[in-house]
Amino acid sequence: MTTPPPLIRLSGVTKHYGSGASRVEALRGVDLEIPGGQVATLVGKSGSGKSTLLNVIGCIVEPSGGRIELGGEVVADGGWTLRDYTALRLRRIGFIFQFHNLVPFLTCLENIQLVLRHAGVDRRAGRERAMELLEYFDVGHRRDRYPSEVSGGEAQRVAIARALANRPSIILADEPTASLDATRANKAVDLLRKVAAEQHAAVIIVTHDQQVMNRADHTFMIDEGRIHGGSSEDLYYAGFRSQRRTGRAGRGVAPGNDQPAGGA
Ligand SMILES: Nc1ncnc2c1ncn2[C@@H]1O[C@H](COP(=O)(O)OP(=O)(O)OP(=O)(O)O)[C@@H](O)[C@H]1O
Repeated sequence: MTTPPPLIRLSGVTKHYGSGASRVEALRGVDLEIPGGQVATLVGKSGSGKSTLLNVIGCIVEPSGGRIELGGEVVADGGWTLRDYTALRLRRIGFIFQFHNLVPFLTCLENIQLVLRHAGVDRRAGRERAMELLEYFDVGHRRDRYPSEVSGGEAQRVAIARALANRPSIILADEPTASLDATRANKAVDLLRKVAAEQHAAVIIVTHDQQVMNRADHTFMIDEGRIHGGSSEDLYYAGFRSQRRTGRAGRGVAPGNDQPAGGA
């Protein structure tokens, strides 16, 4: 039996911004594999390339070089390869941002329905799905309120529900718990873990939060556009902790892979 390809696979991905003296090398040959059902965290200091990496995986920013496969489909190979990235994002990718980014003049329910309507889901099925998600995230009772009329934690849960509305197989979260207290942050990550397991989705969370890292299957570290990564056991316990103690990045092998998860 052949093993299915990882849901997210990057080989030698580069990204630069600008040219000449103002050229910035944001990603310098990133190799990364995340299988379905797994939650990975991505850590790194400011300007190390975390958002750029999420944005190239999410097909928001075109890479300068290298190859990206999502669910076995080549979406970039020395630049973008497809014609319609909007459809790809709607079909396959859920984005969660640091601040909820809900549309302020739509209710919580309508925010989710809007995404489903864009994806071509009919009104009745869209309402049912949106309600189901709001209940799942424990904010069903807030459905008719506007984002400004709910708490920060509730708004972020609605935003997570919205990101998951199309049952994406790839979930990309850029500091999603930064505006939540510790209890709510842990709950949000536990929900993402549950979704990853139930939907066989691959989740990447950019975070600075140790508690969030503790709940991940892998922690990858990015430093000046290069990935150092591995499993919780190999990298996090051995490398990342020693990195915190000694200032050096750790290395490791992701579970299920027999190659180092990242090359430098
Ligand atoms: N649109 C852009 N134009 C030019 N340079 C950019 C652009 N976006 C990012 N950069 C640069 O690319 C590098 C990586 O930026 P990126 O935003 O990916 O880092 P980050 O790790 O997400 O940082 P932070 O934690 O501060 O958000 C930085 O040097 C940044 O200044």
